[in-house]
Amino acid sequence: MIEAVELTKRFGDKTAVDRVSFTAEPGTVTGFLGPNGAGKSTTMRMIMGLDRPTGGSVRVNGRAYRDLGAPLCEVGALLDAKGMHGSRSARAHLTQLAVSNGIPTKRVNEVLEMTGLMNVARKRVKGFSLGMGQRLGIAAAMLGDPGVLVLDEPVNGLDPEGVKWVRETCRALASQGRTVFISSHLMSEMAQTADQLLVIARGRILARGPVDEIIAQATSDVVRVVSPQADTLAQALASRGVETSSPSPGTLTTTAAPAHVVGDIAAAARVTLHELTTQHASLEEAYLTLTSGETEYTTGQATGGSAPARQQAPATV
Ligand SMILES: Nc1ncnc2c1ncn2[C@@H]1O[C@H](COP(=O)(O)OP(=O)(O)OP(=O)(O)O)[C@@H](O)[C@H]1O
Repeated sequence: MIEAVELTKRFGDKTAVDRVSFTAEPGTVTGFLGPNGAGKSTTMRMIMGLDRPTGGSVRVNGRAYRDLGAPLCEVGALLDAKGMHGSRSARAHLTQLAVSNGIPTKRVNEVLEMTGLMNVARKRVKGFSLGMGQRLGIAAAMLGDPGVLVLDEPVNGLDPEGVKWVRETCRALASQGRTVFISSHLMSEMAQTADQLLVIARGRILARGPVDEIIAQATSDVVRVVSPQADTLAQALASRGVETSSPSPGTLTTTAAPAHVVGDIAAAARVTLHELTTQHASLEEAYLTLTSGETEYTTGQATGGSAPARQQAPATV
């Protein structure tokens, strides 16, 4: 597992990571979400021993990275897919990495197979597309068959098939009992991939927990009701303390009561309903609520900007 306790990193007077504590557990995909400059990459670099904490600590399987006997066999990372060069083939790159880390070279074929790169194994890495580079980065992370994986924006720039592949790979790795720690900007993707979320902004953890709890904590479900007697219904609801809005004639919305309560009040008032639906918030909406005003870089409209349209169907989480 990964355990961070009061983890802090300052660059001069800039605090990039500010007393961050969390645990990423085996068998779980933990999604690490936050706006640009939130401190995600710096946190991941400290996990991998590439940046030294200014304060606090982070341990992988109970030890600091520098104290791991065979680091690649305990924790694999995709931190910068462009970090590999260039004139070597994918196979040569992985073989060199295996040899220098005491990993049997037969493992190279296994990770090439696993990441779908076998057909391009002889191709030079500099000719790789972004998606192939990301796959090669994940192959390198998997080389030591580690129990812990740290993936920084692994779906960046991938086409839908590549995104789906990363999602399924993360789920499969977690189901094998591995700890998967993954950052991403793609909310809908994280909602489908992660079991647990950590939301970070300006170096601090804003929220943590299962995806559906984060959505429930940061947002309210909206009940939408359509009725030919909307005015009568609005009065009946108001008399029971349920305030409504009317976005269009014949339609009412409320966050003050769940759908079954609205339905019961309508029945008691003998009001005909043509529609009664609960509109669930998305993770994107929860994320925008949580990080409103917390982004370091904005265009002037993105910060706390308009929430995305609600999904009528229950959110897939
Ligand atoms: N080597 C460095 N020297 C100075 N400041 C740095 C350094 N590395 C990161 N920072 C600053 O620390 C803050 C956190 O950066 P970090 O790259 O960890 O954020 P991030 O959440 O990964 O962002 P992004 O999603 O844009 O990659 C930013 O303000 C960044 O400018």
